[in-house]
Amino acid sequence: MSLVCENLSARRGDDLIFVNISFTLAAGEALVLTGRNGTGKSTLLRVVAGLLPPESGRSSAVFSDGREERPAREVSHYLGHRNGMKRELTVAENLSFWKTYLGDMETGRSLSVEDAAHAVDLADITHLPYGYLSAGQQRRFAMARLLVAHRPVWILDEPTAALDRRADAMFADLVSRHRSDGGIVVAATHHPLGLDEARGLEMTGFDLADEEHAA
Ligand SMILES: Nc1ncnc2c1ncn2[C@@H]1O[C@H](COP(=O)(O)OP(=O)(O)OP(=O)(O)O)[C@@H](O)[C@H]1O
Repeated sequence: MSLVCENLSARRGDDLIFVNISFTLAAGEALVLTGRNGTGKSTLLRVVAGLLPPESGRSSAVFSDGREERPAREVSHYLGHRNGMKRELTVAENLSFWKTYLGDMETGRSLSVEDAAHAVDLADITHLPYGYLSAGQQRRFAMARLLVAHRPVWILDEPTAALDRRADAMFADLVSRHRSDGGIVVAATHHPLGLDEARGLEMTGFDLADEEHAA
């Protein structure tokens, strides 16, 4: 499977944030977005994940076995700034919810809740309410969400914020394993994150002069 993004442009409010961004990532490839604050990295990730409609362009999963192309959002996990967990539910209840709600794209490729908790080194606290955990522990379990329902594309927005060095290395290992298993990663991050030999895309923002030029 490949992730194909073509001529993506996005607007926030009245402002164009970027125009005509295109890239294709094959199985195992990764793209790291860089650029100053406010240049549109999070916006691009949200567009690819299907959480914001693009002004133009498409992002799709293209299969080599003749299956019909699908919107990228259907094959993607999105890990943004928020963890997507309910504070009142236990960790196990949160992960079970996501496992059931998202389902598995390719049967047998996801981990059980217990194994996912083990993979993020926190197997012994899944009985606690999520809200009791430290910021770093909460973030680790947000990462475990990526493991309980298989999706070939991981879209990651500063995924290691609030993590200590050891957790950084743990997540880098999960990302490397995902890629060697044929997974694709698109990330905005300042950390190495298992993204060796990743391609880079520098976001530069978009000013009025560009807009007049594009018009
Ligand atoms: N909901 C919104 N409505 C209007 N403008 C927005 C909205 N969200 C973001 N923006 C603007 O869009 C631009 C791009 O924001 P975005 O969060 O994508 O940048 P970023 O490169 O991810 O920044 P950072 O490095 O600080 O995380 C910024 O100028 C921001 O102010």
